[in-house]
This record gives sequence, structure tokens and C-alpha cells, in this order.
Amino acid sequence: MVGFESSFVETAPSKERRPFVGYDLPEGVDIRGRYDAEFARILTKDAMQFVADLQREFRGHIRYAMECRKDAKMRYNSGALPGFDPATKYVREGEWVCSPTPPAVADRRVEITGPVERKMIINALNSGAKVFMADFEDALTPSWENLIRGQLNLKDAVNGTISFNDKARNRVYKLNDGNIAKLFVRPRGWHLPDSHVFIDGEPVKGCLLDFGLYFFHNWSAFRRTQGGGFGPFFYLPKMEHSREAKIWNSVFERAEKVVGIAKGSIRATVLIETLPAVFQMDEILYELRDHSAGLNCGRWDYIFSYIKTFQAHPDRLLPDRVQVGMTQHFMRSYSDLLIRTCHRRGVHAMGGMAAQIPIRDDPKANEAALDLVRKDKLREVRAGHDGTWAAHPGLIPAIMEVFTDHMRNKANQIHSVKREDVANIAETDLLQIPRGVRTMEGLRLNTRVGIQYMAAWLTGTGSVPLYNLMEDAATAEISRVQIWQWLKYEVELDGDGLGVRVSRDLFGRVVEEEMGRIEREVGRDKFNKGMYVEACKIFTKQCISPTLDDFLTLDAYNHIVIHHPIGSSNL
Ligand SMILES: CC(=O)SCCNC(=O)CCNC(=O)[C@H](O)C(C)(C)COP(=O)(O)OP(=O)(O)OC[C@H]1O[C@@H](n2cnc3c(N)ncnc32)[C@H](O)[C@@H]1OP(=O)(O)O
Ligand SMILES: O=CC(=O)O
Ligand SMILES: [Mg+2]
Repeated sequence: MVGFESSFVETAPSKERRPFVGYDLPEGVDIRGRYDAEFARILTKDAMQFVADLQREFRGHIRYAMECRKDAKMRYNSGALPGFDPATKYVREGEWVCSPTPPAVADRRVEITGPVERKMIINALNSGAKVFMADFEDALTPSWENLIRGQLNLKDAVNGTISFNDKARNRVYKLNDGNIAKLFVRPRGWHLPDSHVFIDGEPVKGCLLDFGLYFFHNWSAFRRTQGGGFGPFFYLPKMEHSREAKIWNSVFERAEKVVGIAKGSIRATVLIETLPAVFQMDEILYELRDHSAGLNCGRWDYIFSYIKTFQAHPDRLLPDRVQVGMTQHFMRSYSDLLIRTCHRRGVHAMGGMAAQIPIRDDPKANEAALDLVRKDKLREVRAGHDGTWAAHPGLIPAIMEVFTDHMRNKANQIHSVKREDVANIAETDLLQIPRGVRTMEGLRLNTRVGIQYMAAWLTGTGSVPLYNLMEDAATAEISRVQIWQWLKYEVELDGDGLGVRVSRDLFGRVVEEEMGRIEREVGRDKFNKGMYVEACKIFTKQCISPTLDDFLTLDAYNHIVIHHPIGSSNL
């Protein structure tokens, strides 16, 4: 379903001649998202020309890379396992390093992440974290409003003029005078089109829109005020192969050339968050060696990707989601190998996100949650990670303390922790099946979380607190694909001693009961006003689908697209 704004559909055509209102666009570009005079500050003719040129130059390469993903999927579905590529052994074994880290981001011990929402941007930049990763991806619903307001917010943030007036609380938010976190921006993954902007008749690649608009409007101010002559800085999500990193590298080179800055100005940290990518870490760094700012363990998408990659391998079923933590052998091996790879190539090895968030109304539970976060971060810093992620400002002091206690006055551990002890990590380590059991409660929790996350996402909120944990697109994906997998193989829930098998019938009953529980928990009023029923339909359809959808957000995307009638941007 692609929506049309009701005002356009229901209003009788006016006989009055209206003045021209619309975006001034270059040849071949059509904007079908709502016109807004403020948005026009971002969607300028020159900025859209920049985006259109990126799309035209790279669309063929991207299409090819996506075809290769499909081929790989077919191979895995026919029983093949991902592994190291013999053809690029010379890259893995070669002695080379990436360009030195820009001094502005040598110290990244705590990074806060969050959607590109105005108040959260200010809070994150003021939070005391070293870096703020502003997210167009896992934490954001990619609605037209969120995306373009997000770009406006970032522009104001980079210019230092961002403010937010919370009238209900009579509070004005502004940036601190000093000690502002350094900004990294995460565009969407390669797989997501943006159906509000058409270039030569086809939707623009979401990531090129996010990257292009942010770079175009901010490169100069960012380098002057934040990057110490470098930048802008990016996080790159969900890649599966080094050929995708090569495209990003070419995008960066093109952007640098267009505005006339030195090659290697732009820097990016790649999230290793798909199973195939763990076998390509050297190759990915090699492709981006002039533009690299290291790698990050995107642990939640990584678990999702493990299930997705092995969707046709019933011998590799996962236990309950809560049991698949960083101490499982395959997860520890992934983090260790990432650290060794990054430090060998002279770049940061960033840790991932602990999902716990502060629990305000229960001090005991709050302390227990903080303790779990501390343990997770201690494991990371001891293993050699140079920094890590925090989902909430309330966690920063504890995480900072753990990293600072361990690293002392060093900005990072790139040259002090080499991890030669893990040089022999093998394919079998990275693929080892996690241990644990499956339970009815696991099935129920996946159902409750999946539906509530989808309900929030449909109404424009891409990260939410649920049952005292941060949930976003990556964590919700685990819930979805796990249910799909359990249904497909009618697995036995072996952890509760009941021996029940997961079937369509059982899942139907669970959905009904969990919807009742959600209604009781959120209250009837919120339930009726929200999109829980729609979310339930979408989520359950995806869980029982005969073939696994590649991404929950790709399938759900059409539900949030609102087109103005074609040509309305030039009315
Ligand atoms: C798997 C991955 O990709 S992880 C990376 C992507 N995911 C994310 O970035 C999630 C980031 N975190 C969040 O979105 C939020 O912390 C949530 C949704 C989990 C919880 O949010 P809330 O329920 O609003 O938290 P809470 O009510 O405790 O917030 C307290 C204050 O902290 C602020 N805050 C909370 N999280 C953040 C954040 N990540 N960045 C900046 N400010 C934040 C709130 O805006 C609020 O500010 P205020 O007191 O000025 O009003
Ligand atoms: O993006 C991070 C993840 O864990 O997924
Ligand atoms: Mg992710």
C-alpha cells in the first residue's frame, strides 16, 4: 500500500489559481514526499543534483552487489556455508595498514547512539560520550518526515545552532559550550530504496540520499568545527561483502573530488553485522583503507544474520534469543577476530550495544541491569576493544569508568593489544552453533516484542524501550526470524519440559494471548489509538510466510510511504 495524503484525495479541486509551491529540482529528479518550506532548505537543487549524480554513477554497481547477495543466499540455501574466500587470501595475509586515524577521533571509548530526532541529538551531543552516532538506520523509521527533519536537525547541530523548546516541560535544550561528542552519521543499508524521491523514474537508494544530503550540507562546517580538518565521519551498516565496501569507497572519493577536499578526508566505521561479512573483514578494510575508521561489532544484526543465513539449515537452530549473548563461542570468536583484524591494520575495533537501559522505578532492578552492562563492557575492554556503544545517556558514566579504568591514559588500544593469540580463529569457531534451550516463554516474548516494535515503527518511532531493554530494527529482526525458523522446522520447545512443538496452531494461539497481554500492559486507550492490530497482521504474516522476507523493514516500508500525487511538487 502506498498512501496518498488524505487532504489531496478529499479536497475538491479549487478553481483558484494557486501560487507555485514546490521544490526546485534538477532534470530527472522527482520528489513525491510532502512539500515543506523548511524541507526546501535541505532539498535544494544543488543538493539534489549531487544525490542524483551519485545515484546515476553507482546504481549499476549497487544492483550488481545486490544480485551477488541473492546468489550467495541461494548457495547457503542449498547447503553451502559462508567462509573465507581463497581468492583474497593475499589480502588477509598481506602486510598493509589503513591510513592513520584522525586525531579528532582517536579516543572513542564511549559512543552514544540514537535516532536523528531533535531533542535526542542535543542530549546525545551533550551526554559526555566521545562520539554520537546519529542514526538513519536501525533506530529510525524511514518516513519522509523523520528523514528530512533528521537532515535539518543534523545541519543545525553541525552549525552549532540546534535548539529545542519543550513547551510542555518549559525547558529549552541547547548544546553545551564545550565537550560536545563527535558526530558520526549512519545512513540506511544498501537494500532500502527511498520511494519519496525518484531519479530517472526509479526510487533513489536510501543510503545515497542520507549520505548525499548530509555530506553536501555539512562537509565544510564539520571539518572546520568538529573534524580537525577531517570528515565528515560515517558508520556503514549491514554490508555482506567487500565489493559493497568498494562502492562506498568510490562514493567517498567522488564526494571528495566534487567539493575539492583531499582523498581520505571522509572516514567510516563499518559495522560487521552480517555473518558473511565476518569472513571479509580484512577485505573490507582493504577496500576502505584510505577512508577507514575501523570496524564495529553490530552484535544484534549479526545474530539476525546468523539465523537468516542458515534459514535452510535445520541443524543450526538457535535457542531463545535471551541466551544468544556475547559469551557464546561464535560471538566471542567474532569479537576477538574483529579486534585482531582491526589492530593489525591500525584502526579502531569498536564494541557493540548492551541492550539494557536504566530502570527508573526499581532501584534494585536498575542496579542489576547496570551490573550486566558493566560486565559486558569489562569483557569488551579486556578483549581489546577500543570503545563501545551506549543506548542511553544514563549508562555513560558506568561504561566510561570501565573503559577508563582499564585503558588508563591511553586513547585506545590499537597498538597495545594485538591479540595474536586469536590468529587461528577458524571458520568452525565463527559458525559454531550456540548452546541453549528453546522455551514457550521465548516464543511468547518474541511475539510480544515483535508486534510492539512494529506498532511503534509504523507510527514513526524506530527505537523503543520494551521490558527494560532497548529494541530497534535489529533486535526485532531476531524475534521475527526466530519465530519463522521455529515454525518452519516445527521445533520442540525443549526448555520447559513440556516438549511442545511449534506449529501454526500454537503460534495462532500465542499471538491471540499476547495481543491480550499487550492490551492490558499498554492500556485499552493507547492500544486502540495505536497501530497494534495492523502491526500484528504484518508481523504474523512475515512469521508464517513460506519464504523468509530479507528484511522486516523492507516489507513494512510501503505502509509508511505517503506520496503526493505525481507532479504535486511542482504545483
Ligand atoms: C542494534 C543497534 O543498532 S543499536 C543502535 C541503534 N539503537 C539506538 O540508537 C537506540 C538508542 N536509544 C534510544 O532510542 C532510547 O534510549 C530508548 C528508546 C531505548 C529509551 O528511550 P526513552 O524511553 O525515551 O528513555 P528515557 O525516558 O529514560 O530518557 C530519559 C532522557 O534521556 C534521553 N535519551 C534516552 N536515550 C537517548 C539517546 N540514545 N540519545 C540521547 N538522548 C537519549 C531522552 O531523550 C530523555 O531526555 P529528557 O530527560 O531531556 O527528556
Ligand atoms: O547496529 C548494530 C547492531 O547490533 O545491529
Ligand atoms: Mg545493526
